[in-house]
Amino acid sequence: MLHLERPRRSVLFMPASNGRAIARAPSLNCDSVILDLEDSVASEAKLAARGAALAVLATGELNVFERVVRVNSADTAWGADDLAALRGAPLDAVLLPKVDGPDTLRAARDVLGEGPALWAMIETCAGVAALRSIAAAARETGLAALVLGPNDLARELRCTSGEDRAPLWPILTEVVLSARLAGIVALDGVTNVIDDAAAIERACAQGARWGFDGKTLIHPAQIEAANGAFAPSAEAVARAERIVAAFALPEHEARGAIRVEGEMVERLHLAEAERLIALDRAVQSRQ
Ligand SMILES: CC(C)(COP(=O)(O)OP(=O)(O)OC[C@H]1O[C@@H](n2cnc3c(N)ncnc32)[C@H](O)[C@@H]1OP(=O)(O)O)[C@@H](O)C(=O)NCCC(=O)NCCSC(=O)C[C@H](O)C(=O)O
Ligand SMILES: [Mg+2]
Repeated sequence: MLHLERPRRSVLFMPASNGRAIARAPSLNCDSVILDLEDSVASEAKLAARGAALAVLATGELNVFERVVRVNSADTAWGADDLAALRGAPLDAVLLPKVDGPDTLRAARDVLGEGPALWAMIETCAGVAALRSIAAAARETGLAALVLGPNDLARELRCTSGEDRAPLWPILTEVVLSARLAGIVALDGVTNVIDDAAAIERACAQGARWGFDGKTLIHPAQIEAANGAFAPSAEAVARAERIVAAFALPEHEARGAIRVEGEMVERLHLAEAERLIALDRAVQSRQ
């Protein structure tokens, strides 16, 4: 399954216009990088940022990461040219902002041709309303991930998200649910806090609890918290291994439910245990 192929615990945005941030990237311990051409880049820097993104991709310096570029949306002056410039570029995925429906994915696929996966930002009211149809177009369009955009969403909803993000809870669930239905990845949105390590840890833990596969980040100071929260703990892996071992016993071969350490465990728990072990192996090999 796609989310087992590689960990996406920490997915770091960097403005493609920020040469110092990009130069720092190879020393960072995140799983994926997103070179941003959209909201973190001022209008007058858009063309230079596009050129800088293509140039650093061509060097191969970012090949240790999953490489993603976030383009401007199709209704801006830059969106169409961003996509055209990325056709054939050495990258893993193109992140489309403000996806409102599956037609946005189809149009991007037409321009990009075969090649990079598509990732879709869910950050508009229309996008939330169309989530199921966006996810349902995953196979047809090569959509591989849904990415929450909490800043744009809060603005459109006119809600005050707050640290617990209570107004967004139904949407967090809906994003994860839609991703699971389509068998694709769900990435939590950014947390804007940079200097409060405890708050960053709480935000990462909340995203992991909600079922997201990883989190998008805006600063290197957020990477370790995300790597910790979205990887299975040593304790969870050890228990998963005990569940696998218990089901492997000859006397349990024909059993659907068994007792492990005083609890009922069914084959659905075995499947989850195997997923955790595979994710742990992927994380270990990444490290
Ligand atoms: C948020 C920042 C503007 C903060 O910048 P600054 O105060 O200058 O950072 P520091 O001084 O703490 O930087 C220390 C060094 O770390 C490097 N750095 C900083 N950020 C990054 C990064 N993202 N990737 C790589 N390296 C980074 C600095 O260059 C410093 O190193 P050096 O230069 O060698 O001294 C800034 O962190 C930033 O721009 N972050 C990314 C912003 C971004 O990409 N935003 C777009 C994605 S979020 C979004 O769009 C939300 C979504 O769409 C929604 O709707 O919710
Ligand atoms: Mg946004």
